Amino acid sequence: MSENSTEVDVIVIGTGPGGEALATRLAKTGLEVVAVESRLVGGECPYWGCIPSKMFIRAANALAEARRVPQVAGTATVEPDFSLVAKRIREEATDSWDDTVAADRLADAGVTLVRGHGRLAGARTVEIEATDGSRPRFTARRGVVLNPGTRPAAPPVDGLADTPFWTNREALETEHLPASLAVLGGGPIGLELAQAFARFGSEVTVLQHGPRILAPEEPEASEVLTGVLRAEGITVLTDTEVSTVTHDGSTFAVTHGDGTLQVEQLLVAAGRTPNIDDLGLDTVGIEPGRSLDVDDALRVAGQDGLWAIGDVVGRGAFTHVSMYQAQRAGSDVLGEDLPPYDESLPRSTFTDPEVGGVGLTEKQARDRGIDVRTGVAPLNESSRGFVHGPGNEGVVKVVVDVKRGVLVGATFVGPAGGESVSGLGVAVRAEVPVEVLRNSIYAYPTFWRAVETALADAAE
Ligand SMILES: Cc1cc2nc3c(=O)[nH]c(=O)nc-3n(C[C@H](O)[C@H](O)[C@H](O)COP(=O)(O)OP(=O)(O)OC[C@H]3O[C@@H](n4cnc5c(N)ncnc54)[C@H](O)[C@@H]3O)c2cc1C
Ligand SMILES: NC(=O)c1ccc[n+]([C@@H]2O[C@H](COP(=O)([O-])OP(=O)(O)OC[C@H]3O[C@@H](n4cnc5c(N)ncnc54)[C@H](O)[C@@H]3O)[C@@H](O)[C@H]2O)c1
Repeated sequence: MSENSTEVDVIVIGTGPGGEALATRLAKTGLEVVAVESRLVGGECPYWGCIPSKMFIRAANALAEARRVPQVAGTATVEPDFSLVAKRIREEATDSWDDTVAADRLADAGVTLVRGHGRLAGARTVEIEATDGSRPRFTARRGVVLNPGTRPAAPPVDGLADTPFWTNREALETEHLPASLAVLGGGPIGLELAQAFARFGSEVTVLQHGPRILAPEEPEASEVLTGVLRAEGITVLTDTEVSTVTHDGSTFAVTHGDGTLQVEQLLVAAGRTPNIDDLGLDTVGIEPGRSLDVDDALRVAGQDGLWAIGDVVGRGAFTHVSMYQAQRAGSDVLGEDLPPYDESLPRSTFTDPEVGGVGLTEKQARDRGIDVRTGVAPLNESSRGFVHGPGNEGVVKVVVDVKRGVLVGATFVGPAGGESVSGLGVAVRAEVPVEVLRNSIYAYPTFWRAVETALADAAE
């Protein structure tokens, strides 16, 4: 221990969902834990990610469902009021972007929270540029856990950096509904927010530079979602390169291959940059790249007493993944044995319809050399889809490993598709034989019955 360094058991840099949970757990076992946070305890998810975006989506979906009333049940007058959801986000979800409650919870668990920017300063050592101007330095007997997360990436588009564009953060903090909105990027962030803003009344254009939106998911999912978004009046442009962006003080001009869009607001949702460029990685001999290389116990490759969890390890940028990894890294810090890592990666994009996915897509499975059969069942052709009527768009797709006779991946697009895919998640995770899945009873008339149809399709 150097003269000016305080020795503790564990130091956690970044309190995303995983870092917060891990620090809390370890402190509750009696370890001395220091957590370093430069913004808000809890990270992106509770303040600018999952929670406020899903609150926004819940409100937007209520509007959409009310608009379906005339087709099946009578009349409904829908007059969106954006101020209600903006207020809910401000007051109920984020406490006006104040993390006092979360910080108090950490303190109650026995964690020492230091607000500021933490950097490694050699093995098991962290220096903090604290917000109070001090420069505390800690060394860790057991080790350091990195959970720094990501920030919105700014694509290299001419002029963009000089404009007041939104990222997910400004989009979820706004109290003003833009009359028109261009969304750069057709991934989960761009699509969830594009649909929510459109349902409140913004005129929305999605600009996606690849051939399809939600590209990592199955093409069938992209196709269904593209159709729904277009039917709702959202312009979805694919294979579109944005060349320049300017702002004249009130309006953005977004120039792309087919012309120039004039919009009140521009949301950039074109991926994330991992916060590993200013983490002192060089002091332990790590060359910062796109992600940190970890093993199944979340130990950083080639390091002793260094773990990393969350988006920066590149094994799924989701809150549930960050929490799962926190659990594993915490157990490893405590010297407990770990079961094998769950590779099934369940996920859901909360558009309407929701795009639930688990395991491998067909392409990922084929790329791994797996002999694959697939089955597809459109949801609107199921009995439940027929009964449901408006809002019944969706598709189920199963990916069967022929040799092993099990599912290696599945997709469930539909109302509550993120919930429905969970059953398939159990099948993938537990390697339930496809024959058992086929020889099972599916309640009538659930959306879930489309799984039976997809399995039958895979058998043909
Ligand atoms: C709009 C949006 C919607 C999303 N919706 C969902 C969803 O529905 N479901 C889902 O599972 N996931 C969702 N995600 C993803 C989810 O938010 C992240 O996967 C999740 O936050 C986990 O990230 P993390 O643990 O890696 O860290 P983060 O949440 O990114 O937190 C990292 C923390 O570390 C701090 N930090 C960074 N560097 C330092 C440093 N050097 N010193 C001190 N502190 C530092 C940061 O300030 C931050 O608070 C969404 C993301 C966005 C942007
Ligand atoms: N429901 C959820 O679980 C949820 C919701 C939001 C975000 N997330 C997580 O956050 C991650 C980041 O989300 P994201 O949507 O920002 O990133 P992403 O990387 O998943 O998608 C970005 C999209 O932008 C496109 N793009 C990139 N540069 C572009 C350019 N110059 N012009 C046009 N298009 C461009 C990409 O092709 C891609 O389709 C997700 O991958 C996901 O893991 C999860």
